[in-house]
Amino acid sequence: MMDLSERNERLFFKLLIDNVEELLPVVYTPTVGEACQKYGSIFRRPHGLYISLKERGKVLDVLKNWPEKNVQIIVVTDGERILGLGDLGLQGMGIPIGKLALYVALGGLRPSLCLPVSIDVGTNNQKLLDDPYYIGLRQKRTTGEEYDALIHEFMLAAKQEYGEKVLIQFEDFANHNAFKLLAKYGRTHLVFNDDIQGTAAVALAGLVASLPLTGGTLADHRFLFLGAGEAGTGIAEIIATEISRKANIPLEEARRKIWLVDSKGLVVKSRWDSLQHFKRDYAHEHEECKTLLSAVQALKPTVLIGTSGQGSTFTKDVIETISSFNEKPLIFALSNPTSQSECTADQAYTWCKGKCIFASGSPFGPVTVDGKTYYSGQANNAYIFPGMGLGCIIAGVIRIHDDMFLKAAEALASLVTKEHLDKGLVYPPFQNIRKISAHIGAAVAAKAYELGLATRLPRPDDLLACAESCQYSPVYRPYR
Ligand SMILES: O=C([O-])CC(=O)C(=O)O
Ligand SMILES: [Mg+2]
Repeated sequence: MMDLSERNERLFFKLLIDNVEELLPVVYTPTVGEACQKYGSIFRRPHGLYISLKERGKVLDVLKNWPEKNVQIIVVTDGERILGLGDLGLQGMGIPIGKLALYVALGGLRPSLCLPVSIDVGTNNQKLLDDPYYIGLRQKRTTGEEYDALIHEFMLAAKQEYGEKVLIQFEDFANHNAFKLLAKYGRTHLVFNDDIQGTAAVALAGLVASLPLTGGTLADHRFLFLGAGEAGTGIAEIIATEISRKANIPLEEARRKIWLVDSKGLVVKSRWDSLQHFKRDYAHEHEECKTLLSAVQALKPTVLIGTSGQGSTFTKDVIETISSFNEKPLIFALSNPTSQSECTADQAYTWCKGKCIFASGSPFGPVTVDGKTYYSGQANNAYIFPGMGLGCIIAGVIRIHDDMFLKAAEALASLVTKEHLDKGLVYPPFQNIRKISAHIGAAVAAKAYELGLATRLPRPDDLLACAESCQYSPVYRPYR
């Protein structure tokens, strides 16, 4: 696929669009994870822009080396937390490349607008440092002032070179930098963090879409997360916001329906002093539970969400326990790639005897248990970010607001039909993703206009038609 994209970009995108369900797992999770792990030995051509510590003071010049001048979307990583695979250093470049291929194929953005960036501040992955084919700097990760200064230079240079409306997507940064960068640049740049906000929106969409199957409202659910990092706390916060608005209760009260388990056990008040700031809103009064199983037994959640980056952590005991007190437990194993999924679709459906509603971050095919076939949706931020980018571009958005992610989630949930639900699917199939992205783009753009964050005036009357008409199609021009 990489060879094809080099030789004939239009054909690459045509093939991807026409065979999206088959090829998504190649260009994206799970194969992209393996590609990053082996990136040094399979490297042929750059495909994106590499910015290293050595280029401090010259980042703008480096950007000017990129052949396209009208860049509107940048996906940037520093490679420290690539999917659930950990620190892959500069080889994390596969992720921005994969994500941007989806901006084009799933969202309909022009390839020339897209810039993948990998920032090289070293790696703490000793295996890579010892690997003769490693493509990055052979040093431990720099942190603190030197790190901040390089990122800051990049952020300023991107805005200077491509203007105020270049959308910068932070991807697969480690927790400590992810929250910091989002807070730091959210007010001065058009930025979002896909792992915090994109994943949150896609999870919320699946939960909202599943309500006709479980009955009741979101506020009637009790949520337990394994994993309290970017994805876990991002999803928790969007759920709490949605519940607080829909049930008209204070955010604090909505948050109390949500519990997190991290590597040390249940996040509770008594752990407050040692908790990272992003977990503290979910540190409720409860005795300590050291394991996920004991937390499931104690809290009796209706929804179990895995965002731990740790494979095989939803064990048989855990799944059997949650299905012992739920008619239809919701089980979302969101970690990527497949090897890091908290459980497989097969395990979930087998262990709960077909009772659960299952979705996962990486794709699983249909599963047959006791002669009955079960399907599972792919709860992946790939449903959200391409539409988010499309919406930003058609409306000339200058800042991202959390409400735009809420709208994106609602738009996605609204496209789940009875036919999908009858199959146990809480997401629409990827086959229709370009239409889905156009709907999300229109919803995002509408919200941006409402919030005064859209600069393209006058506002198009029909934003959906506008989004669809702007989508890139990889067709050949007729020659005579
Ligand atoms: O890339 C994906 O498949 C979803 C994602 O952002 C992650 O797992 O970090
Ligand atoms: Mg990611």
